[in-house]
Amino acid sequence: QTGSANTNPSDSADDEYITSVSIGTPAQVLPLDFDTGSSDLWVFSSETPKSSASGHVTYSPSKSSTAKKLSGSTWSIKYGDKSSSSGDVYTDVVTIGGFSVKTQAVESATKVSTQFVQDTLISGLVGLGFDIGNQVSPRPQKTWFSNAASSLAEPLFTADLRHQETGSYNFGFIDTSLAKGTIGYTPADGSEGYWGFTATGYSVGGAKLNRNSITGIADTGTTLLLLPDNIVDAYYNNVESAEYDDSQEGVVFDCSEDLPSFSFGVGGQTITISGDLLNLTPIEEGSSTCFGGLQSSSDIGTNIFGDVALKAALVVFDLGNERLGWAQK
Ligand SMILES: CC(C)C[C@H](NC(=O)C[C@H](O)[C@H](CC1CCCCC1)NC(=O)CC[C@H](O)[C@H](Cc1ccccc1)NC(=O)OC(C)(C)C)C(=O)O
Repeated sequence: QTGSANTNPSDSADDEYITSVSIGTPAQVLPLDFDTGSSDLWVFSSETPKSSASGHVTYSPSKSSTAKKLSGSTWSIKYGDKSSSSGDVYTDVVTIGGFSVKTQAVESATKVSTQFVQDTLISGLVGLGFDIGNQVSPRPQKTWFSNAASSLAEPLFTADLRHQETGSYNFGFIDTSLAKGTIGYTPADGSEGYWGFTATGYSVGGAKLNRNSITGIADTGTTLLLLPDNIVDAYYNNVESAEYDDSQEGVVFDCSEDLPSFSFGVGGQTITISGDLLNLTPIEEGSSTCFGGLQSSSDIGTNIFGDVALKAALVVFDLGNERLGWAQK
């Protein structure tokens, strides 16, 4: 069995990617953010304070004949961008791209931080990280993909995120026609809950790859490519108008500049992110100053290959073989 779901950028900056998910009987369809950087499936619900839930599509367990309260279980989660949510837990049928998991832990939010209240484009997250990262207590729950894996044709999923166009999450199969290049595989380290891996080197503007390895995570839930300062500096030294903007908390530059590409080696392949993918967006509507897709990871402590990097590739999250595959798009 397999599943295939379309995913769409949330806005003109490709800040997030939104995928429709069906929960319960009859199906309640919610727009959710698939996040390989976390491991909880949680939603705005009938239990979310009305003032917080306004403008959001919500899940009502009481309207689902297959919903069951997981009594005594609670969850609480804090993300890298300091947003947070918490609540209690139900189990219900969850269908993604035509594939159903019958008894999926659906974490219902009784509290959500302001970032989530304001982001009315999404009604929650589908964590696609490793189960060890799940935040339900007293008994941690499995992710939707972990529950699905044993019934899928192959225990893997692929992410095909695109700039300002529809992409896909495919479960149980690899559609190699989505990529131009060969898939290069490298071991994945799931010990922290993330999809950790090591890139073997990098280069700016199409130069030969160096041999400076970069260890980081492949994270569909992070917008940016976040790398060490020395790499960020090496890149922006090629961008004449680049400067650090304190208010934007990142490097900005003239939108008219032609940005160099950025390449990294992984699994014997080279993934090249084109310059235009590295210009994320004007700092505000109509501004001629643009915000960089590549920013520093120094205050996080982890390098994050977020959506800016993932958009350049077809990425295979292969749980069965504990490996990540990357192919140039
Ligand atoms: C709880 C742990 C087990 C896992 C947890 N994982 C993470 O924090 C990484 C994870 O991928 C989280 C998942 C995101 C949380 C916030 C909502 C959207 C998903 N990523 C993050 O926490 C990183 C934050 C994202 O990069 C935001 C996403 C965003 C975009 C638009 C509007 C709101 C929020 N982008 C964002 O801020 O984009 C700008 C800079 C262009 C404005 C952790 O490491 O602590």
